[in-house]
Amino acid sequence: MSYSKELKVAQLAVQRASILTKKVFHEKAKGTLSKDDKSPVTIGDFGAQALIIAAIKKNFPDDQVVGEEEASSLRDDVKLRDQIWGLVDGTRLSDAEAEKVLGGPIESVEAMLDAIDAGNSAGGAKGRIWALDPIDGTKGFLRGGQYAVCLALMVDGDVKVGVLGCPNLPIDDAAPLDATSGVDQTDAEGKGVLFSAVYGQGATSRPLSVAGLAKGQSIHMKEVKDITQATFCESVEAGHSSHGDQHAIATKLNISKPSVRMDSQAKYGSIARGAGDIYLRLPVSATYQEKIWDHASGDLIVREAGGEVTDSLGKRLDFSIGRTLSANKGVVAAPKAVHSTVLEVVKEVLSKK
Ligand SMILES: Nc1ncnc2c1ncn2[C@@H]1O[C@H](COP(=O)(O)OS(=O)(=O)O)[C@@H](OP(=O)(O)O)[C@H]1O
Ligand SMILES: [Mg+2]
Repeated sequence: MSYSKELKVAQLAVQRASILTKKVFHEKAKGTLSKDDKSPVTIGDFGAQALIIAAIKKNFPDDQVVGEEEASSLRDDVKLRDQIWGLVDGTRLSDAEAEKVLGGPIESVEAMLDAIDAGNSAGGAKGRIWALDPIDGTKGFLRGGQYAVCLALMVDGDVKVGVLGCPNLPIDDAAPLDATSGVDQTDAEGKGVLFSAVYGQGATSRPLSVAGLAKGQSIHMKEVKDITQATFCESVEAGHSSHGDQHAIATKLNISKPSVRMDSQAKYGSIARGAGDIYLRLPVSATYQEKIWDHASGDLIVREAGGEVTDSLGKRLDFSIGRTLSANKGVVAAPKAVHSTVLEVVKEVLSKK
């Protein structure tokens, strides 16, 4: 299977949804950043999920979708619903041909709610199932830092197509990582990148703002000649992965550079294009199960760029079980040649806890 139509639809759908999230940020989040207002995330999440699922259903009506959101709360909240509808209805790709590929705009408020609700698949090992995170890295989104619009197609439990829209990452694959995290990136020039991968066909990046279907350029993980010089990425949120364990692992590997903290699957994209080397995500909670939509696109993009992605025990991430990665604990992503070295140290550090 070449999955060329799936790739095209996924790229354009992510592109269109990314435009919506940027609008939400500028209309809503920018003014509320200092307050603890989560409404921009709600609006952006629902709106982006509606736009993406509508495009999937118009092109592949029999496919299922595992989406993070469901619309029941929206059906009773007319004000919020209309606010979201205004954004969804007003967000088109500038390229009319590309918009046609997506099946055009959503027809009505009801169709929008139905599209959101169609993200209710339980996942599993059979058939064609899309995993969707409309705004991954919600904290990053609110901070004006890194977030990602994530869409992946799984066939019989294996990821075959993965797309990540990262509106606040630099377009330039060679841009240094440390300049991209932390502060407000939203109005900076040269930002917005779309990562894609198809199983067996490699990984690419291209500007997120490019109209239509420009071909991307190939991306590859950087060769790590000396692991002590490697750059590792981790979550900003200490509640999402263990900064302490990750620091201990880096120390044991004699890595001297400080970690690069970044929200969302932008971490996977960043190491896939060689801007960083290693992504460590070690569990803080013994009971938390990672969600498939937080990893499916990134897992494929890194592997297609020459990387290896496993959990902290060395098992491949298993997307075939349901909505969560219930058979895995943590994530260790690194270039193939050094992955086993990193994994050994991960196991050593975790065994001493
Ligand atoms: N306890 C715990 N452990 C591990 N992971 C968790 C946990 N709680 C939440 N999450 C998920 O982490 C997703 C984002 O991870 P990041 O590392 O990018 O952090 S951040 O949320 O962007 O700050 C985040 O995705 P979003 O909700 O889309 O931001 C969550 O699904
Ligand atoms: Mg997420």
